[in-house]
Amino acid sequence: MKWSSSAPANLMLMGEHSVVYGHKAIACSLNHRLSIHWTTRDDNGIHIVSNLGDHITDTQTLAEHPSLKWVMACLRHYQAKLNSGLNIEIESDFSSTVGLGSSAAVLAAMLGGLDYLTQEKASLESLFDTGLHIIQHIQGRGSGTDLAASLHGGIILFDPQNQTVQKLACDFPISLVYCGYKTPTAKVLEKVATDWQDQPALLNHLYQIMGQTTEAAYQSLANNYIESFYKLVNTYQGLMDALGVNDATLSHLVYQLRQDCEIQASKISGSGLGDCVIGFGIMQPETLANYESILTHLSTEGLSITPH
Ligand SMILES: Nc1ncnc2c1ncn2[C@@H]1O[C@H](COP(=O)(O)OP(=O)(O)OP(=O)(O)O)[C@@H](O)[C@H]1O
Ligand SMILES: N[C@@H](CCO)C(=O)O
Repeated sequence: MKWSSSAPANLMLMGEHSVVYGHKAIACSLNHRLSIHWTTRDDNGIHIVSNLGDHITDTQTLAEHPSLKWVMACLRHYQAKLNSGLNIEIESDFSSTVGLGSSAAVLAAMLGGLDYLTQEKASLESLFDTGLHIIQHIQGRGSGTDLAASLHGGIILFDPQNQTVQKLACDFPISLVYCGYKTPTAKVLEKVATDWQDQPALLNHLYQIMGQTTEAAYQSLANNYIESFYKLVNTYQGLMDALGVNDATLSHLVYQLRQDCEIQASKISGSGLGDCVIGFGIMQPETLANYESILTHLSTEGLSITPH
C-alpha cells in the first residue's frame, strides 16, 4: 500500500502567548508544504528518511531519534494498530529553523497519514485532540493554534477554550523576514510562564488586552476593514514587547518594514525571541537586503491525503 500525506507551513497572525492562557488566536496556512510518502513493508521495519536525519527501527521498539521526536510520538500513538512495517519519506519545501510551524506541519501530516493507514477516518477535530496531547507532552505547554492552521488550512480564528476553528475568507499579501536565529518555542513559553509566576495579576491583564486586540482584529478581517486590522497588528506587536518576547533585532526589522511605504503593519510571528517578522504588504527588495526574505503567500489548503 502506498499513499502520501501533506500539510502546510503556518504563521500566527495574532494571539501568540495569550492563546496559551485561554484567549483566541488568528493563524493562517502558507503555500509551503511538508509531504510524507508512505509505503507498507513486508517486515516490521520502520525506515524513516528526512532531511533532519534517517532512522531505522521497528514497530515493537519504535526507538527514539533526537531530531524525529514528533514523528516517533505519532508512531507511538498508533503503535497498537501498526500491522506492518513502514517506509516513511518526509520532504519539506521550507526550513524547520525559521519558525514556519514545521513541527505542526509534520504532526498534521503524520497524524493524517497514520489515520489513512489505520482506516480510522478520524475528523480533523479528533486528529487535533491527538496532536494537542502530543504537543503538550513534547513541549510541556502550547495551544495547538499552529496545528489547527495546518490541519484546516486558510485563515482561522482558534478558540482554545472549546478548541473550535472559524474560517475567515480574506486574503492579503505578506512579506516574511527571518531574523537569523530562533529560540525553541518550548523555551520561550517556559520563560513567559516563569514571568507569569512573578506578576500573575499584571500579566493576566496583559493577556486580556491581547485577547481583546485579537477579537477586534478578527472583527476587522471579517468585515474587510483591512486598515483597522493593520493598526491592531501594530498594537499587538507593542503588547508582545511588553510581554518580553521582543528584542533589538526583531524591533529593528519591525520598524524598518514599517518605513517601507508598501508595508503598513509588522510584527513578530510566533513565540518571539527570534524567528520571523511578518510585514503586511509587499516588501521592496532593498528594504532589508542583509536579512533572509522568505517568499510566501497565504493558502487555503490544509491536510491532504493522496492514495497511490
Ligand atoms: N522535515 C522534518 N522531518 C521530521 N521532523 C521535522 C521536520 N521538520 C520539522 N520537524 C520537527 O519539528 C521540530 C521543529 O520544531 P520547532 O517548534 O523548533 O520549530 P517550528 O515548529 O518550525 O517553529 P515554530 O514553533 O516557531 O513555528 C524539529 O526539531 C523536528 O523535530
Ligand atoms: N506555538 C505557540 C506560540 C505561542 O502562542 C502556541 O502554542 O500557541
